[in-house]
Amino acid sequence: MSIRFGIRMRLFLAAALPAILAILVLLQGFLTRHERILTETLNEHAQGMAKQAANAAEFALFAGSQSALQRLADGARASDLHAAVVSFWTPEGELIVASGQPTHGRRLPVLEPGRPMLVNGRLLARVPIWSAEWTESDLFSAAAQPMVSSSDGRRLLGHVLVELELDILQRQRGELLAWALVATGSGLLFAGLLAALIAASVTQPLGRIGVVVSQLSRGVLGSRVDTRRAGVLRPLAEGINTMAAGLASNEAMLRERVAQATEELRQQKELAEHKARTDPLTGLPNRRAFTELARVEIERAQRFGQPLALIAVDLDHFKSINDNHGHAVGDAVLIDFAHRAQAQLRVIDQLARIGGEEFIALLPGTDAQGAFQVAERIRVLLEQRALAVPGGTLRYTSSFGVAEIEPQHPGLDRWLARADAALYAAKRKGRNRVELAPENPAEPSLLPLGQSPQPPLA
Ligand SMILES: Nc1nc2c(ncn2[C@@H]2O[C@H](COP(=O)(O)OP(=O)(O)OP(=O)(O)O)[C@@H](O)[C@H]2O)c(=O)[nH]1
Repeated sequence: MSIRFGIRMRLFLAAALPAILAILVLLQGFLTRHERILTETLNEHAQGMAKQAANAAEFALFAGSQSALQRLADGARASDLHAAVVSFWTPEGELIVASGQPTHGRRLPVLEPGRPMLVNGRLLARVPIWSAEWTESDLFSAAAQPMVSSSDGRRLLGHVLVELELDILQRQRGELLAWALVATGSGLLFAGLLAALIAASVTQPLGRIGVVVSQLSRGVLGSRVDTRRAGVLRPLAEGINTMAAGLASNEAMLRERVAQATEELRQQKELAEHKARTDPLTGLPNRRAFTELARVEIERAQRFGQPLALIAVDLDHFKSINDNHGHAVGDAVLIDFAHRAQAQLRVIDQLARIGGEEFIALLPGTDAQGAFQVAERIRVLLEQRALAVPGGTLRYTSSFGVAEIEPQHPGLDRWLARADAALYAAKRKGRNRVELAPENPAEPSLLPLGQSPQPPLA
């Protein structure tokens, strides 16, 4: 089973573990050293006490005064709080007197002189007692052969054994342990707090940076990290802010470009639509645009019960104008017609060029008679006014076919066919005329617009 730690816990452990280990090692070292010093101090204390008693007991032993030895033992024991037993022994190791209950009963324990030992919770120190001044070498030779005289003739009078209760050691140990535990606990607590602070100093700014980065990724490009609260991650926060500013400015630039491109596309589309619906020579709506306009006007007329008429126009002998004066003059004639006819129409009327020299005028709210008058007005105007062309002037005429929409047959094709029929009637009757389509023709010639048969020339 694998345990996954978050970044906060990892940082905490990274900061806390070395500190905890250091504290524990220091504690171990401190306890060991203190224990050693305490033991050495007690050893010296026991050794010193035994030596003092040995010096004091030399005469009493020499004199063989048991009572004096007893007083000495009692006195020595009473003078030290921790002395449990002070006892004197013969050179052969037999107990002479004891103040307190010796640990080993009546047998002198085998101890290395000068080296106290821990026995049954007591610290035992034995010192030999010589008849005269003794030296350190005497002390050791007596330990090796306790019942013999020393080389310089001094005589071993006996031994003193001091037993110290180790409650002081235990108590001090307890106190030390308690103190060490408090110190260690405080140290660990402090190390933990410090590690938590270190972890928080990284994870909190990281959290704030994470929020901003997630907002940036959702497109909130105005989002910024508060660098004053970024702590140790301030350089990272500043970097992210710089990046966000760059993204925001790039996005603004991109938006501007997209808006520009969209506007250009819209204009191009508008232009394309305009071109698709406009005759480039005269600027008038073309056949396609006319068809749409006519359908709308048919709907409107039907809905409001208003009359609607159209005038189909075809310039007379236009081919000969082209042939005699050239194509440019022919174009000028077409443009001139557009201007003149337009000038005779209302604003709501629509003039369209639907073929070479074919035009249609759509007249909403106008009946057949009204349209006839308009057509006649245009016809007369063309007939009367000459057009200035290179090298002189030119007169041209036009034929007109007028038809009003039939409420009972509102179809565009049928309506156009009726107007065409009237137009070609005008052609047949000699051109430069306006003809009205019959109101209810039994069989209207339903030829599509622009495909009418050539009327015979008069
Ligand atoms: N200059 C010019 N001529 C055009 C244009 N479109 C068509 N035409 C010409 O217009 C002429 C039409 O000739 P026709 O259809 O015979 O008609 P018309 O000569 O007017 O004869 P009628 O209609 O019977 O009086 C053709 O010669 C076409 O080439 C144009 O945009 N400019």
